[in-house]
Amino acid sequence: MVLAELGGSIARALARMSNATVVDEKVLADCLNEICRALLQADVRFDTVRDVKANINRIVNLDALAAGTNKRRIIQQAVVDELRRMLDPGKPSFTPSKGKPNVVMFVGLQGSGKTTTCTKYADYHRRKGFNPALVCADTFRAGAFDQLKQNATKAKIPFYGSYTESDPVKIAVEGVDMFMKEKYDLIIVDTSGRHKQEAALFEEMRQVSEATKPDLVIFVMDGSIGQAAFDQAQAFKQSASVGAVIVTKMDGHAKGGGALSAVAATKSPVIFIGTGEHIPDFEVFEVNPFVSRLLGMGDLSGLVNKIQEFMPDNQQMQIMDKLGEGTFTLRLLYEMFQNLQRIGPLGQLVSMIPGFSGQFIEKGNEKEGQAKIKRYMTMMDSMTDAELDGTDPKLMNQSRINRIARGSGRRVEEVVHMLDEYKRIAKVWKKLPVLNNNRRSDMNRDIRRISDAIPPNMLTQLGGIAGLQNMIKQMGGRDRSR
Ligand SMILES: Nc1nc2c(ncn2[C@@H]2O[C@H](COP(=O)(O)OP(=O)(O)OP(=O)(O)O)[C@@H](O)[C@H]2O)c(=O)[nH]1
Repeated sequence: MVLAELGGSIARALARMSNATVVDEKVLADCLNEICRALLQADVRFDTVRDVKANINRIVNLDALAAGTNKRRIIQQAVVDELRRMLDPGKPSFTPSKGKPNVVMFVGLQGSGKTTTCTKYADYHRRKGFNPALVCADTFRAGAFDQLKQNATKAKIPFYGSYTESDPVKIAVEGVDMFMKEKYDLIIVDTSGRHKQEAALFEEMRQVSEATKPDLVIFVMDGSIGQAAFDQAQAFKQSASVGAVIVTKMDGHAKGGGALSAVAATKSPVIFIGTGEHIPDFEVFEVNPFVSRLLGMGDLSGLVNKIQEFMPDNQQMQIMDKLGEGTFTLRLLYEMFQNLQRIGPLGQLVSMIPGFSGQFIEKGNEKEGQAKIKRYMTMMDSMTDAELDGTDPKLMNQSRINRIARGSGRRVEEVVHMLDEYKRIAKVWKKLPVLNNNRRSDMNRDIRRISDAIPPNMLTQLGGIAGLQNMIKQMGGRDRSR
């Protein structure tokens, strides 16, 4: 079962429980059994699943709950908390800081995705303002340097390596020294892998580590091994002072849930997950937002980070304002789709929007997801302003739905389905806190928003931005954040 499916199954089990007229022991037991089945299918260890179930049962003692308590909410919260606990090793990892040289060494078995991940890690930090460089100390696999060179060139990241030198320690030291002198602040050392855990691999790792004195050793592990992750992570942790783990190949893999929970059980912090072969297929792993996204509850802070990473400055404010508005209209959904298409990778971003789960656009099915968004947008193109901006659920009557279907060339059922999806998402948004810290609600911003919204000829008639400013001042411009 892929992770998006796992999230979908758990969310469905919770929804079914929420829709029951009375929440009694049977409803709770059915809900928990469904959740446990989904976890087992995602290859989570039996012991872990059993503990999750026992803990939820302990927290949610229906008999002891006072009359009038919201049992549904207590059950939902207990499930979310248990999923978080299952994935949380409770230990933060070292994070590189700017303004000083940071050396990070990557270790892992052959084929785990180590070399690809080094480049993803470098690229991620460059977007955060670091100056990264790559050193290829993998002398075991012929072609390793070529691969790193290719990846680094594609990502435009400086690299160091040798076709002739066979001593990985010598290359690692030369590369680190060179980049230190050149004032790079994040020096990433890629080391050799082996087909299996063996003494020679661990000895080489130890030597490279001793010579380069890394601030952090990252163990890269293939997520498709599922529960076996526990033993592998444990072995690497004991043999090299591994400070963090990156789990790769989490894209649509059946065993991803098992790998993540198994690594967490070794008390090693997972810091990123790899979700595809390409450089942007890389996500920060933080337990709370991850669980929220898994269950379709979104990850607003992750979304805001992505917007800041990928979107030009002059467009950031506009989308942040919209996100902070609180009322989720169809127009907002439309604009979000428009903006997200520009800043991709779409699957990752969509799941950060509250109300969407990873199933909306599944990894590997981006084309289908894109087509779905396009279909939604075509239907919305056939709506009137009142429909796009409306908040009255009764507005969308049958004749309007028929008209939208005719106008967009889609079937009536498709329009109904899209509106149902929208209502579901809007319901989630209603419960969200407003993004106050991202709202710089001053008069200038209000002015910009109004000037964006009115037709250009009207703005000219008002005397441009200055005229608009004057007019608002006369009307007593307000600051909505106070
Ligand atoms: N689907 C998917 N493939 C990945 C991911 N990360 C890496 N890969 C692929 O996995 C394969 C192995 O990756 P490498 O980076 O060569 O692995 P490595 O661990 O450096 O291998 P050695 O250098 O031999 O030790 C390549 O085909 C990568 O494109 C991921 O997150 N998802």
